[in-house]
Amino acid sequence: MTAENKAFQKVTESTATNPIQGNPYGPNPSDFLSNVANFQLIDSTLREGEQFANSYFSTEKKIEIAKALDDFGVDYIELTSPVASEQSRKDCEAICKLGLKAKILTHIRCHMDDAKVAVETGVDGVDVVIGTSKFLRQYSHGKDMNYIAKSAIEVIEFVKSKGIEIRFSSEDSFRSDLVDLLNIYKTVSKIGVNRIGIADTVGCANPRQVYELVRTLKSVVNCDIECHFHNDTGCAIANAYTALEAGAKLIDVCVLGIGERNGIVPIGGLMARMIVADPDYVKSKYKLPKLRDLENLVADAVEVNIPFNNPITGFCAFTHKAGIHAKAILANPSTYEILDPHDFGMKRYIHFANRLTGWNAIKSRVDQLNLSLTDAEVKIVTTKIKKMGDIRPLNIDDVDSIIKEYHGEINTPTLVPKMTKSDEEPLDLSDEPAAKKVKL
Ligand SMILES: CC(=O)SCCNC(=O)CCNC(=O)[C@H](O)C(C)(C)COP(=O)(O)OP(=O)(O)OC[C@H]1O[C@@H](n2cnc3c(N)ncnc32)[C@H](O)[C@@H]1OP(=O)(O)O
Ligand SMILES: O=C(O)CCC(=O)C(=O)O
Ligand SMILES: [Zn+2]
Repeated sequence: MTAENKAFQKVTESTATNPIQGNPYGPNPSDFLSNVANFQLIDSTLREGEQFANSYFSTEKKIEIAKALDDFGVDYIELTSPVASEQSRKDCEAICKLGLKAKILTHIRCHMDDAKVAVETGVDGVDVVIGTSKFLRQYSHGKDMNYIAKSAIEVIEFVKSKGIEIRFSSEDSFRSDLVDLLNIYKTVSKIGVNRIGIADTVGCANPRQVYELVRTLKSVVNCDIECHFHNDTGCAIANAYTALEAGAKLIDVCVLGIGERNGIVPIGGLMARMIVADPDYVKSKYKLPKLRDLENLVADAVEVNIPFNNPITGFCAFTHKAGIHAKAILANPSTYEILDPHDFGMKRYIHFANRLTGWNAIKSRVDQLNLSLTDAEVKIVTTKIKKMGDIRPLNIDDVDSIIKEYHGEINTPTLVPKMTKSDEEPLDLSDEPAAKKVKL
């Protein structure tokens, strides 16, 4: 159900300007390594996103999603390992042949068997990963840090010999020993990689830990840093932003944040965060009005609804309800909005059909209906609306009827008696059609 057919009034006025001079949400000058104004996106909807419980992408759907991501402007598209299945390998080859602007990556284990298949698919780069935490070293692959370093060097040298990009990442970085991490990253940086990656595989990290780890790594590697944040504890977007502040350059994202368990950084949520920090960079690089279609495409493919509270595209992300908010929004949308819906091809709404409404919102509706009421009259009709809103949820027709009826009463005094005390009694709602009742 769209916001349009709910009890909302579209706010057409958006002429007021933000009174704040400068941008207090921009990159902090003390973060001299910050990439907040110079970040890149690695979209992993077709890799991490395929690990989401509901995902099944046919070849055609993968191609449609890859094209939509490319059109949106992501810098890289990461695909499932070609050793996952025969069709995964063929799909990888097919997407490489599309000639997209985005670079195509595939994601493999740190193993020559995987690397040999990956480099034959036509990808622009290979993302190599291996677990470095004690949990994964003991229970996943069973290898020690010496073995990891040896196999990393072998795989990296091999991929580089094919003339394509290489990234080396430690899975479960935030539960790995710092000395182990620094050693392995120094080693791979020395032999030369395009990027190193750190991964909060279980979503345990908080922004301060992210800042510290990225800053520490910046001092030991001479390549770009990519970050991958899971959202188990709700910190994925905040961690991504903090990583960029600390000097990471690339963030792994998925459409709607889909991925293993409850997923990773959502592309839409990160766009919301980043446009506040650097509107010019974000608007010039990414086609933000395409976000809604991109999300709908993936939501349909994996059979989920867009969450009601999704940043930007959630159905009420730009809907203002309480009377105090509505009054200020009508005067200047910046009072209660940090994002401008128009940047994303969206609209803002005032939800005035409820008992929390105020006379300013109702006056605006009266004006929209081209009716003429004094402020005192609008206040009377607002009281009537609130009374009805005490009885049941309202919709836009309810409010319009109350306004029109009242307008009729005061403008045709000979036909309709003026308001009497009995008009203040709760209105009879028994004949209200059920279909008009709207629940938020
Ligand atoms: C945190 C992440 O999301 S990492 C990316 C996860 N992606 C995937 O798993 C892709 C889809 N996976 C698959 O299709 C399969 O798991 C395959 C083809 C990769 C491997 O399948 P199988 O050989 O049947 O092994 P299985 O999945 O049971 O176990 C994983 C194997 O990879 C090994 N392994 C795990 N991580 C790594 C790594 N980073 N580097 C090298 N080997 C690894 C394990 O030791 C294990 O091998 P073993 O059984 O010989 O000890
Ligand atoms: O390759 C990476 O950096 C991340 C792998 C992954 O999906 C994870 O660790 O959660
Ligand atoms: Zn992941």
